[in-house]
Amino acid sequence: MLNVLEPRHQKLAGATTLEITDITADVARLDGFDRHEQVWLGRDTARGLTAIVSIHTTVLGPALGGTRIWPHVSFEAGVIDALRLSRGMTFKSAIAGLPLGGGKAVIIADAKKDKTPAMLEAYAEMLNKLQGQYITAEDVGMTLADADFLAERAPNVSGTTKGGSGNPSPFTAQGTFVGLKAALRHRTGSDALSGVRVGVQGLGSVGWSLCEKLHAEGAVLTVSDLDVVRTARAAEKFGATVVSGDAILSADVDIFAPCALGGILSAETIPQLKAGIVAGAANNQLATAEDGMRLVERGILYAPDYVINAGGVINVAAEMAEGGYSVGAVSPRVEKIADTLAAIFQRADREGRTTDAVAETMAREIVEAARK
Ligand SMILES: NC(=O)c1ccc[n+]([C@@H]2O[C@H](COP(=O)([O-])OP(=O)(O)OC[C@H]3O[C@@H](n4cnc5c(N)ncnc54)[C@H](O)[C@@H]3O)[C@@H](O)[C@H]2O)c1
Repeated sequence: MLNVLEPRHQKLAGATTLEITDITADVARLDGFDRHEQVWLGRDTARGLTAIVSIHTTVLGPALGGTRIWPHVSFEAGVIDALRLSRGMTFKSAIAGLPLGGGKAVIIADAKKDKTPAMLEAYAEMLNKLQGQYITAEDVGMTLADADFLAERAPNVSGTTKGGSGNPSPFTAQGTFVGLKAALRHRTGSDALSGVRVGVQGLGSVGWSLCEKLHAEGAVLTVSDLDVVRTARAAEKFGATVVSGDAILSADVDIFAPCALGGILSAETIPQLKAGIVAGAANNQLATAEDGMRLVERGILYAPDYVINAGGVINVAAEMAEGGYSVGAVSPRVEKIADTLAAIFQRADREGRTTDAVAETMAREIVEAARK
């Protein structure tokens, strides 16, 4: 467990006002560390804040990535999450062709119980003190209203409703839809969806919108969600077959679209899949790096998550365009996700590598070229 970090964490436990510490050197030995430029710890016990801001790279531009509010079991688990997520943002933005680096913040707290105006105020103070090194946005546990609240108090808050790009989900769904079709085209030579059977796990903001698009083009849907109201609506609106729990994994479908949880593709779940393609919006779908190879061994084409789900960050990045945000500029860029995925699929075939390994190589090539 945490030897180097814990004492500092403990020392700060008595703080009544915000203290910010550069913990980059301390976290360098942790799993997930990848030459991160800077990692900050912000702690304010009185206002209930323990926040880690992780800046992976600023080579391509300012480090952008959402703030996740999550009750991690330990401080170390929170740091590792921030390290991995910020590295993922570097890859996501690089491969989407955006002039942005990778950053991410994790607030260790239960968003339902612990998120208070005082805590968000302390966090806004931390963002102020970082003087624009990090641009934040929504993530799990952080709502649009929270982003608006922060934006009133701190610079570099993107994705707000007031003058910002607002809800990213429709663009994430659009990118997932065109990416799913690119995978189908690569596999079958056609991207016609009529009669194609798609299993969608998770009918939230992205999954629902994806279902609408799939249904409009004649796909046959099987869906699952913990929320029975949503599944009932999907059955009514899309004629979807509803399955419960893990049954979505073994559903008799051509394409599986995970739009709920991370870590869904593992040694345990991959053998259950009947789909020949996995193309969905969920973040961090592979439980481990080996799971990319497990998919290949089963003949399953995988659309790397951070490539196919980049629609949201493409939308946020449009806020930084000269002349400000324009919604009309976003869709054509999101559509390009299809070309990017096609290039990844072709290179993976050519080089006999997994699609996720090729995507990472391509992202690192873009960053290294800019570094030089
Ligand atoms: N919203 C975006 O713009 C965006 C961008 C990039 C990635 N993502 C990722 O896409 C996924 C979906 O995002 P969202 O914004 O639609 O989230 P959301 O919270 O709106 O929806 C998630 C849905 O999944 C359901 N769910 C949770 N656990 C489930 C389970 N075990 N089985 C079936 N359903 C389950 C929930 O009930 C909910 O309806 C997440 O992994 C998110 O990180 C979202």
